Amino acid sequence: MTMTVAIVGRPNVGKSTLFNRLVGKRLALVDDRPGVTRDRREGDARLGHLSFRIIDTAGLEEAKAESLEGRMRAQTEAAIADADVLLFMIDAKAGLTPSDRAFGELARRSGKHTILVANKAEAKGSESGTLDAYSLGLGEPVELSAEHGDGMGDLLRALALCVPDEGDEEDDPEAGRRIRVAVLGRPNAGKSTLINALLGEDRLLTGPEAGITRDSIAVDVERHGVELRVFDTAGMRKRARIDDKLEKLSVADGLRAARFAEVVIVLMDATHPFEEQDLRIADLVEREGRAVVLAISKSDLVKDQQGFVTRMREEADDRLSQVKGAPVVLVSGLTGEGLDRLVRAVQQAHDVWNRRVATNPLNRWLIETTDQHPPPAVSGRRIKLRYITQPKARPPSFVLFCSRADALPESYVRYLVNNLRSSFDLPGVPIRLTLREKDNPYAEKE
Ligand SMILES: Nc1nc2c(ncn2[C@@H]2O[C@H](COP(=O)(O)OP(=O)(O)OP(=O)(O)O)[C@@H](O)[C@H]2O)c(=O)[nH]1
Ligand SMILES: Nc1nc2c(ncn2[C@@H]2O[C@H](COP(=O)(O)OP(=O)(O)OP(=O)(O)O)[C@@H](O)[C@H]2O)c(=O)[nH]1
Repeated sequence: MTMTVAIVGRPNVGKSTLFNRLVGKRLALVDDRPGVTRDRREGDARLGHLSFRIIDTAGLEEAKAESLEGRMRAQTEAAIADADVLLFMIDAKAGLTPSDRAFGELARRSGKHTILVANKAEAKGSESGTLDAYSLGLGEPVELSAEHGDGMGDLLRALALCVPDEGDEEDDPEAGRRIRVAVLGRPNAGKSTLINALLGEDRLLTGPEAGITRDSIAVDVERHGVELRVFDTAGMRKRARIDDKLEKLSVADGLRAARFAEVVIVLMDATHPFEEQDLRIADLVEREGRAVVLAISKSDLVKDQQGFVTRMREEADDRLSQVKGAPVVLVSGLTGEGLDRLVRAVQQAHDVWNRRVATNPLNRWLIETTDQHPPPAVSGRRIKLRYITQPKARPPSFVLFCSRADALPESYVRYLVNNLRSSFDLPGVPIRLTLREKDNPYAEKE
């Protein structure tokens, strides 16, 4: 039986846009006036290897027209009743509204599998909307841009976990368990050689991975009980060469691969590490919020390995301070040296990336840290840092409630981030710290 998925949410969050993207035809009307989708639409959707029935529901019109509103709500409820899975969508750009909470309540009460989708995530300022979405209590939001197609891989992963057992033979329960890794690096850094070495004897090509470009191949690797799914972007690189736009495309391709991965191995060549392009790649991975492992290839060409690694670590902390403490591993695809250490580093980075710090120790930390080095004053009044919480991992993301968020200097924010990193042992992962000028909204719930 095919699964039925309903997209629900208030008007104008982008339901029809997602519907169109999934169905691939312009079946639903898209309009930026709220309430344009009046009728329920259904279509056959495809996403990666999944096929399912999709229902686009009307949003709940905010207008007074009682009957219209009632009708829309009834439609939403009917769609929810028919669906196996709900995509409950909010507009991350606009932030949460009371009607989001009302729809969220409908979704929760239904008891159906619900995937929280934070749409318009590409828009400026959407981050705080996404963080807010946690307070709906519907789990981690999938960040999406229905309009641009970003985040479809994450949506696929979330949906794949909801597929009933008799689903596609391609339905892959491994997908959630394996650590997803991409290997990025300059041409000739040794990526292919490294991946082949990791594969060793038990070469297992899993074929084009759903949801990402067809040129990308995923290979499954197991080493000492650590299971990885490694994305090889070789095909993409070849295409880039033909087009003769190597620089530009390789960044875009890297970006795509990085988005799909949890941990990114940034591979540098031991004979000339930390070149401009290496730094750019690492920076891109940080911006994408992925955990970073710095691997230096061709270790067989390095004479004094110990001294070399020490220097590389210093250089890494110096030049890539945004992922301070990222593991630096010397490897050789040619001789197989360092592969175990590399796999262990990936696993550790993945753990850190997933780490959650409880609210109590965080707030004790906040008191100590601000005592040691108080925030500055603006126009005679000291900025107050009131409360901190970590609503999200992958990567670790914190929200700090304070007075005058606009006036807190960048250098002080860096001080806090560096301190969070060392106090809670979060090496090598991006750390997000969002400032909010609000009273603590979590206070009554804790
Ligand atoms: N920035 C941004 N805008 C989006 C995105 N997705 C949809 N939109 C815009 O949001 C508006 C509403 O999109 P729709 O798909 O009509 O929203 P809906 O939820 O179906 O709305 P109703 O039909 O009123 O229920 C349109 O202007 C879209 O172009 C997105 O990912 N990013
Ligand atoms: N000495 C030594 N040479 C290596 C090692 N790994 C790769 N090479 C050599 O470096 C060159 C590039 O290796 P590839 O694995 O093709 O590099 P790549 O990063 O996949 O390259 P592109 O496909 O151009 O992006 C080849 O000549 C390899 O033989 C290594 O561990 N030691």
